[in-house]
Amino acid sequence: MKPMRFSWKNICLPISCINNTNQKTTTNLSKERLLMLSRQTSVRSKVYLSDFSNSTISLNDFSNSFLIDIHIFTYEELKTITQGFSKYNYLGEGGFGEVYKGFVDDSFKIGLKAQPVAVKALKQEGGQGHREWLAEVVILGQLKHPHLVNLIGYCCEDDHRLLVYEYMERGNLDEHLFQKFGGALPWLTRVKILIGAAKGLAFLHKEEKPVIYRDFKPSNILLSSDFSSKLSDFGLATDGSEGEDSNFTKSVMGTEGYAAPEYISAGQLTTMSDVFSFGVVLLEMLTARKAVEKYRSQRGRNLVEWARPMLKDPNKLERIIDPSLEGRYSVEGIRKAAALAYQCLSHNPKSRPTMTTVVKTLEPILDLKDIQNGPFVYIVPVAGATEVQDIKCKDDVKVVKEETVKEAKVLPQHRGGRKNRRKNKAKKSRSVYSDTTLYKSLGTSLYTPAK
Ligand SMILES: Nc1ncnc2c1ncn2[C@@H]1O[C@H](COP(=O)(O)OP(=O)(O)OP(=O)(O)O)[C@@H](O)[C@H]1O
Repeated sequence: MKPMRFSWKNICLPISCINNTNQKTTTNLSKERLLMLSRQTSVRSKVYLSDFSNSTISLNDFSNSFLIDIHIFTYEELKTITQGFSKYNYLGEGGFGEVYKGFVDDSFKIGLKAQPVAVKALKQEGGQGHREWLAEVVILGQLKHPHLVNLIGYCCEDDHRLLVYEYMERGNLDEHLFQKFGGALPWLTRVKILIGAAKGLAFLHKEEKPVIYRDFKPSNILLSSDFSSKLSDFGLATDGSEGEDSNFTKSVMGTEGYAAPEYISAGQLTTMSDVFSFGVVLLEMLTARKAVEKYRSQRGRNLVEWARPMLKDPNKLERIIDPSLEGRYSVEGIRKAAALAYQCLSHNPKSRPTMTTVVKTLEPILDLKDIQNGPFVYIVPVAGATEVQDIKCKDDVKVVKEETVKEAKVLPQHRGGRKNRRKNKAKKSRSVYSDTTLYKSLGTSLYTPAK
């Protein structure tokens, strides 16, 4: 079951993207700053979320020169790109709205290279959604990093709010860890994914005004074809500018099971809240259990409460490790990762490591060689195949055909509801490699983390 997303106190941003020239605008410092920034073409100044609060000025009302390589799309253009938001292009749905795959060719817009994209369409309800959309544009439009999903553009037209991202071939981590597309994620792949995500968070935290991501969880970690990870979903992120505004400090938002205790109980939001959430995801990677599993008995329902006592005890640690790894991991690596999770999950935020320390602790785990070799499984997605069948078993590499449908296409009945969508999502084509296969085919440089 999907963990509940909570938002206890809504915030309100009285911003309209409608190009209405008669619209009454407020005169306040934020507006003046925005207009000033819009005139600065030579020097790029940073724009913060708080610049938009209590202002009726919109992104469309001034030049968006502060955004880096962002294209503005019309709703019609996005309809064309996604083939009319066709069910065949449907990728899934989150709290923000539905996501569709699309294609742009290089003739589409000047400076936009031909590529597949993911188009996220905001559900048309309430002011909360607009704030999430704006946070994505303001934060992702200005911050570029190999471990943050690249925002290509946006659409803000009448009531339509859409976002256009680079397309991530392997979907999100939640699908691989819990829905097990084609088998368990190998240990080193898990470490690689964690390092990428940790680098993304470390980058955000090192900004002049630290960006707090606030919704770190597997479904927000997207994966590229080589399992490089990127953070997506910045709708709940704060860019450190909102403290001055009481509307923002009153908000407690996130996903059940991942939020830090001091944030839930006292609304205390710092970069250490993200470190706690990272600890929860690290624990999920070790155990392949979700942060909250409602069907379990009271004792095992909350992953952190259940697992924390066992993290520092080498004898008990083995009991909680994902059994589908079948022992194919570095024991030393697992111990180091468990000790790190323990620190990240400390009740005292000051005792948690910074994300930079987390990266430094995880990176050496990739080099640990005490990994037991198991059978290598290489699952090849074959369009049109109808059943799972072993097709080849040569040397130590087993090749398996996977039941699949054409990439990014789902069965037509997905509109029957969220449950069906989830089922259909699981039928998307994914190829899965064992760590050793990846080493063999691409060399160890695959694990050289991106700068
Ligand atoms: N850039 C992208 N490339 C490929 N797939 C994507 C991309 N962005 C989102 N998706 C897919 O679209 C679906 C919905 O994603 P979305 O981020 O809206 O919600 P979520 O993270 O699953 O849920 P929540 O909103 O609760 O965090 C997911 O299956 C996700 O993997």
